[in-house]
Amino acid sequence: MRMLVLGAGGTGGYFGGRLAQAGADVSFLVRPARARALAVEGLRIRSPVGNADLAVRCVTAEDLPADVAARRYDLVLLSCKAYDLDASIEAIAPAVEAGADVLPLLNGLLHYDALDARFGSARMLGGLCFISAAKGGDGEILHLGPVASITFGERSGPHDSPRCLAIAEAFAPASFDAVHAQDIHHELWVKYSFLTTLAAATCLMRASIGVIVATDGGEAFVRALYAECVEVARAAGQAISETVQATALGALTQTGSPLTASMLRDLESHQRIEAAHIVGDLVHRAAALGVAAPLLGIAWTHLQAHLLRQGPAKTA
Ligand SMILES: NC(=O)C1=CN([C@@H]2O[C@H](COP(=O)(O)OP(=O)(O)OC[C@H]3O[C@@H](n4cnc5c(N)ncnc54)[C@H](OP(=O)(O)O)[C@@H]3O)[C@@H](O)[C@H]2O)C=CC1
Ligand SMILES: CC(C)(CO)C(=O)C(=O)O
Repeated sequence: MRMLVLGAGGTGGYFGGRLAQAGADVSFLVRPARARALAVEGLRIRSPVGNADLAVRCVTAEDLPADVAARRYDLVLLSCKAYDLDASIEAIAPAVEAGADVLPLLNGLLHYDALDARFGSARMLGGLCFISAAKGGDGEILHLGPVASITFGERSGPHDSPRCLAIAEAFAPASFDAVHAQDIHHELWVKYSFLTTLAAATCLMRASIGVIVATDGGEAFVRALYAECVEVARAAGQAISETVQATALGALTQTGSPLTASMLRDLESHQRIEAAHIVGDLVHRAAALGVAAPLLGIAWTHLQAHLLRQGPAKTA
């Protein structure tokens, strides 16, 4: 399977790098500055489960049409931030129009509307990832904990389609977990409700889960936030089982946990944040479904205030 990974940041760099390390046919679609850096330094992964220094194949959007004419891609792994979605869609278009399917790794749900509109839903798989990773100051990929998994699946039709079986086979040799979901819509809501709770709580409190739950009322606050997210999911037709909720709450209320959302890391390092795509979108879905979500509303107001203070260039 020939894969094109858009972005060599925290997620694309990690998963694409691990695939390349395992011998997969991987190219990175990156912007010119990243292409130059990768040509000189290679892709460097720094991880508690093993470092890697890899020479990787890169292509820029300008060169992609000629590249695609010479080598057809089977799969695009889309790993941009939500605020870069429009430009990323245009960047991958030559590969998708030549026949590649698209597996997005972005958090949230809203990106599927734009991707379906541009490429048609048949081209689009459902996808998500669990990892804590970031691009470091020297361009290296910092894997911040042992967890690394991609969950993927068909959004309609039989789950065991030839393309999903081929992806499972292509991902199998790589040193991350690959989960072929029976119901990717449900897995997306399970992740979305967990992540939105984590992002809302850790960004509002500027603290990890361990610090939040050490405060008077912190655990009750996190539980109430998660309950709101689960209620939106239920109203959207994606009731989350008690067992899955218990697992999520175990992580969201764990004593001493250093867990934060990637959104807090971005916020604290003065980068743009996906607040509208993640917290704002869930607040809007709650309103449309008639679900009361006051704590999520406060988190969204807080994040909007942060964005407004940053100025228009950072508003997502
Ligand atoms: N980081 C994490 O731990 C996790 C992140 N996620 C989600 O995954 C998604 C990606 O996040 P993450 O990997 O952290 O983001 P990063 O910012 O680390 O990486 C995104 C990369 O996409 C590149 N990019 C953006 N637009 C284009 C374009 N038009 N052409 C080529 N390259 C482009 C950027 O390139 P450049 O360097 O040139 O800016 C950047 O390196 C987000 O939705 C995030 O919420 C999900 C789970 C965990
Ligand atoms: C929930 C988590 C940590 C898992 O990958 C995540 O997606 C994020 O922080 O963006």
